[in-house]
Amino acid sequence: MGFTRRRRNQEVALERGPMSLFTWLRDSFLDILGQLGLWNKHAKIIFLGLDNAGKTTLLGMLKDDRIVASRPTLYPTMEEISLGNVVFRTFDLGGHETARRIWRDYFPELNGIVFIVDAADRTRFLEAREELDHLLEDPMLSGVPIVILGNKIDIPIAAGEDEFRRALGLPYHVTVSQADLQNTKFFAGGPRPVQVFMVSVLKRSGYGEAFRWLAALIE
Ligand SMILES: Nc1nc2c(ncn2[C@@H]2O[C@H](COP(=O)(O)OP(=O)(O)OP(=O)(O)O)[C@@H](O)[C@H]2O)c(=O)[nH]1
Repeated sequence: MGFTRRRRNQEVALERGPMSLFTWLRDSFLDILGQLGLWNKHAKIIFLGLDNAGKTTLLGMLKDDRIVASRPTLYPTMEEISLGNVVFRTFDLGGHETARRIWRDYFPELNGIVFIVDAADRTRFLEAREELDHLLEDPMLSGVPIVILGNKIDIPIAAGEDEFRRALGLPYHVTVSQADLQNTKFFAGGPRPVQVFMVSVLKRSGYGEAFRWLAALIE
């Protein structure tokens, strides 16, 4: 549902009173989660990436104007929103040892990681790759699906998918397509659930597909 239509529905709900407002809030949650393929899921998903990658912008795109992202005072580098039964949290990586310790605390109950990289900033590809390698090597994460977003492809100089995959060390054969997920053999000891999506969070392009890929792996 577009922003304008959602805003109009919000105004109608406010005019009609509390029950109508409740219905609008519920439908609005379901609408956003439906677009992401997550409407019937219980999940904890974290957004990781270097500073400036686009994590906060993505979180902002997922909430609508009525949902406020919270910044727990104990964890100033973390933001979170809850939509229905799905919690999204963001954490910065790179040079923030404290942040790394904090997000590691969430590993045991985690259903998915969205790792965001600025595809237009080649100067930080190596740093991003090192952080990603830490995640891929972590035994606690071996079963956790990882979505890698090559963000900011609206910027003309941004890397294309081939270059991006090479820079991050993610050739096509080590990642898992949506078609692979339909194949039951995948779940019986198949390849690691990792996939790359080239997106522009700012233009709202590409990340819906990425979340639907992730949702297919969450019960
Ligand atoms: N061109 C373009 N800019 C984007 C896109 N996504 C985010 N940005 C911009 O990139 C900058 C950083 O975005 P944030 O969402 O603050 O990045 P972050 O990962 O949360 O970074 P920190 O808050 O530093 O941890 C902002 O100026 C955004 O507007 C995109 O898809 N395209």
